[in-house]
Amino acid sequence: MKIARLSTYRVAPRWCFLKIETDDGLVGWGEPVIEGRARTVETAVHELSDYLVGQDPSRINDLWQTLYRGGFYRGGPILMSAIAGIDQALWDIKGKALGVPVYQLLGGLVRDRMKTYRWVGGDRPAEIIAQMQRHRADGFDTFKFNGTEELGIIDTPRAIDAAVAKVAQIRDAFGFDIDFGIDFHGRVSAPMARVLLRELEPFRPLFVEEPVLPEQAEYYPRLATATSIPLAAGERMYSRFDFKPVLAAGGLSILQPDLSHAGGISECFKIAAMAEAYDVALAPHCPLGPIALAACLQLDFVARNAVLQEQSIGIHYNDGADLLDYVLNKDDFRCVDGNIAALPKPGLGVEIDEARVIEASRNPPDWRNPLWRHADGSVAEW
Ligand SMILES: O=C(O)[C@H](O)[C@@H](O)[C@@H](O)[C@H](O)CO
Ligand SMILES: [Mg+2]
Repeated sequence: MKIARLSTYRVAPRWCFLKIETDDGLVGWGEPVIEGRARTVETAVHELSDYLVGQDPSRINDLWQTLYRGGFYRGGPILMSAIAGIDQALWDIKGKALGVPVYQLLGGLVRDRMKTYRWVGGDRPAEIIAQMQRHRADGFDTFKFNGTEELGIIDTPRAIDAAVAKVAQIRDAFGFDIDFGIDFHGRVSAPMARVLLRELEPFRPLFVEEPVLPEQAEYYPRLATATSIPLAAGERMYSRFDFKPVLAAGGLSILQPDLSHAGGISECFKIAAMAEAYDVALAPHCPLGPIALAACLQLDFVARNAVLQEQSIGIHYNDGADLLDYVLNKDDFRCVDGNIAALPKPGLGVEIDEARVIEASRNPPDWRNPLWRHADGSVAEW
């Protein structure tokens, strides 16, 4: 068996799908994308195809090392997202060739179902309670929302109180019958993170995500000694080597690698094992499409320290298409009380509606995240 062709499809809302075909007709799908830089990652995939066409797709480990090390420069969001999508597609091919789901190739099930959570509130947290009520009707009891809007490096007690008030309203509405993570989204400086974490303690969030920007990772252990709230991060770390110093320094209770940004299943499987050695939980980041989610779930079902899975149904980014729009069988990700059962189908376990993908790729949007500015005109973290 040889790799014959790589085809990429940028589609709404902001995703890119990769199809790898073999010379004997097998097809594997991946989702290589950085949100807002889909064209760049797509170009990187095609640049990397020189290492792939004509090669044996079963040699995932050698192909991964070749893609990672062969070009001298390595790491970062673009190259590691390109490698991630290729890796996902190669595992999809391997599972289909052997007639088993990927998790069977990684040692088999460690659990029978995986708990997922839904986003509420949007970019500027609003209507959180109404959205939580709607999702609760679907059986969900765990959510995530942005903790703040723009926040100054040093901001006022009024800004902090406004952020805390939203959380207080949620607890007033639901008590402790529901759980939530609060995403600081990198919008909060180290000084303000210490202040905001202290004010949020009484509301006992499940975790606070990206309490500071990943380039401020040295604050994770310092913040962790100042709060009992579990700290989470990882969506903007792209390989074992990015997570290595963070685990060694401590401070994070949850790692959130993105299976479409951090080198794919092969790399995130290793990151999950590193985290387990430090008694750190895994909660894969996934605001993306069905192939990315399927790859996450293949890891969730073999990593004992996997605790929560993000999925993008109803997320505020999914304008023009939602999670299930490109899959042939909507039940592939059937949720019961927020839990998804192990995907039984070979490979990644999801069947892509190729005709729908090709149609959607004819006029794809060039999604960009908004550029925020503070009142004084300076650039704000989005
Ligand atoms: O936790 C999450 O889902 C992320 O922070 C998410 O909001 C971002 O990664 C967004 O997709 C970037 O364009
Ligand atoms: Mg996040």
